[in-house]
Amino acid sequence: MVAAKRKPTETEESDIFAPCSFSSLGLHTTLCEQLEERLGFKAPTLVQAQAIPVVLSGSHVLVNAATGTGKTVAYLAPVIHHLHLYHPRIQRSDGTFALVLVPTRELCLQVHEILHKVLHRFHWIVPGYVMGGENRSKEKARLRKGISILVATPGRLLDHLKNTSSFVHTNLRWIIFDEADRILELGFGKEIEEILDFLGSRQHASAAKNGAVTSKFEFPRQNLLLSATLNEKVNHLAKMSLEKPVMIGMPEKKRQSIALHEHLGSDTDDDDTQTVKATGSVSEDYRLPAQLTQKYVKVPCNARLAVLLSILKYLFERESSEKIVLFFSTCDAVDFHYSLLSEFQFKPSSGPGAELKQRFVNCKTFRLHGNMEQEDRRSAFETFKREKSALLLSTDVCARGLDFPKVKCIIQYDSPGEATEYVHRVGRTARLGERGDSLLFLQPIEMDYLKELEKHGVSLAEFPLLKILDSFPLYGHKHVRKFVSIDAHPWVMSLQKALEAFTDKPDMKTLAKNAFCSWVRAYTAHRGELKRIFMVKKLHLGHVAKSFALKDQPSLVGKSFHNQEKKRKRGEKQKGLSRKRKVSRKT
Ligand SMILES: Nc1ncnc2c1ncn2[C@@H]1O[C@H](COP(=O)(O)OP(=O)(O)OP(=O)(O)O)[C@@H](O)[C@H]1O
Repeated sequence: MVAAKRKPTETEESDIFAPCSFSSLGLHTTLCEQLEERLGFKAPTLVQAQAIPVVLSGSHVLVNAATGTGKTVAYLAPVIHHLHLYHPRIQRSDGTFALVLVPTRELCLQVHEILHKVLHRFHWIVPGYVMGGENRSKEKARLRKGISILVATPGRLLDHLKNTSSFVHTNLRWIIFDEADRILELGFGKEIEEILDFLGSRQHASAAKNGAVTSKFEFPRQNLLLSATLNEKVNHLAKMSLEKPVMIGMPEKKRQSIALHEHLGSDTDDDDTQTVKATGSVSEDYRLPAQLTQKYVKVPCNARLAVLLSILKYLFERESSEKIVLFFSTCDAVDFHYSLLSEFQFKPSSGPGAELKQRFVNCKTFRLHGNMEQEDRRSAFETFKREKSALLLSTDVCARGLDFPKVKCIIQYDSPGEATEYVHRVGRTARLGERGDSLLFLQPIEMDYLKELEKHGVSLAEFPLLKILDSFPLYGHKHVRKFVSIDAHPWVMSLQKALEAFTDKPDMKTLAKNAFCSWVRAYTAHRGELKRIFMVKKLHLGHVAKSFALKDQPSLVGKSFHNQEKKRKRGEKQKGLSRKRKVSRKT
């Protein structure tokens, strides 16, 4: 990966920011001042310049723009503008006017924090959030007092719609789906339909059901859908919830392919949406930031762990401040690698400093996944945000929408599956014109995944792994070129030995075994085309065990896997849950 300069160049600036001011888009001066004072936003990004006037006009909108291009303020600013102009002023007793639906708790907190800042001078517009993991009664109390702009995860929102009678939503004017496709992928489709029914916002709903009918404010409902990637499910949600939407940031081909024209009679030839070019589009399907450097590294399964640790060590020693997000497929894998990285020390067998034990990868390490306690999740999220140099181990719970400042590199140690997930994961770096690097780990048997990405116009260069492995000192040994494969590299072999010795302790071994089992299970969960690339049958389970620093025979570990698998299936049958839902929600 190249050493990256972080400031956008002047030419890049013009690819990110629009040559106009926020006030020229129609936003009230006080709001523009708040955007500058509280958030430091002097000029709108291109997507904001496209979307703000359209949202202000009252149209339903579908926004498809690259990650990190400023979609959040594109929808929040027009909503605040309108609420600020209501006369007489809105009151808490009027309840909720705008609802922002997001897929994860962290995104919920992030959007709420932005709202909190921008609303500083508009004290009568009250922001709030409800989400899974929080105290229901406290949320009920807040809803009773009144929340003007409510950010929510779907499950908890539905819960309050059904059970909190003091939740006033008769004046609801906006429903916004941020990361719409992810909300649906997480299996919240049914909840969304119920929510739309509850709020009378489903297309073709009977007039009597429509919330606007009982509203004391005479404004029609306006719904917005936003994501960096779209899919069939979003198309379905768009049909269900949007009326004649204006589509922003979508090339003509895509507009046709999602077939919204005919079904929804969309205003796709809108001049505004045509004239401003979308940021950093490199593919006809997915929009990736143009300043992102994407690499892959081909590693045999049994050398994966040693190679990962070597690359991390190299990156953290190379730069004084390095901020990296490392993605895994399961919560157990995050826990195992987190403990390993936090505790593993490596003592070269001879040479200077042999007597000094030190952490192998010397950096602040955090973890974030869906099985953690809410308070730990919140603290990891907040602290990693503030750190200048740190490593975050995460599942896909971090892949969407989260805006960690100054992340320089994304490592996808476990492959993401769908190409959309690849796009969102790498989107945690290279935000708003900053440079960023990404690295995807692939096993030799998985190399066809590159073709899958290429289908979406995403191409990756090879990472110079050997150069990095050769750079580590091997006291008493010479780097000889005799080995045929990475797993036989002398540095990798000595590191692997040390890792296996470290994992031989009972607590580490349990973590490793759990991680192994859930990793294999996640591997079997790939679907469609991807099943052909990620084939469990092709895996050498002994080598997979090595990648968790396990010396055990695969049959031993395999047995516990089968037991776990049986238990899981039994549990699912009892709960009547579909397999897909179970796998996808556990991130
Ligand atoms: N007009 C602006 N001027 C300066 N910075 C901005 C502006 N708009 C947004 N930003 C910053 O750009 C970053 C990305 O914004 P945001 O998180 O809204 O992007 P996004 O398009 O929603 O990304 P994702 O698709 O990953 O959710 C944030 O750090 C935000 O503070």
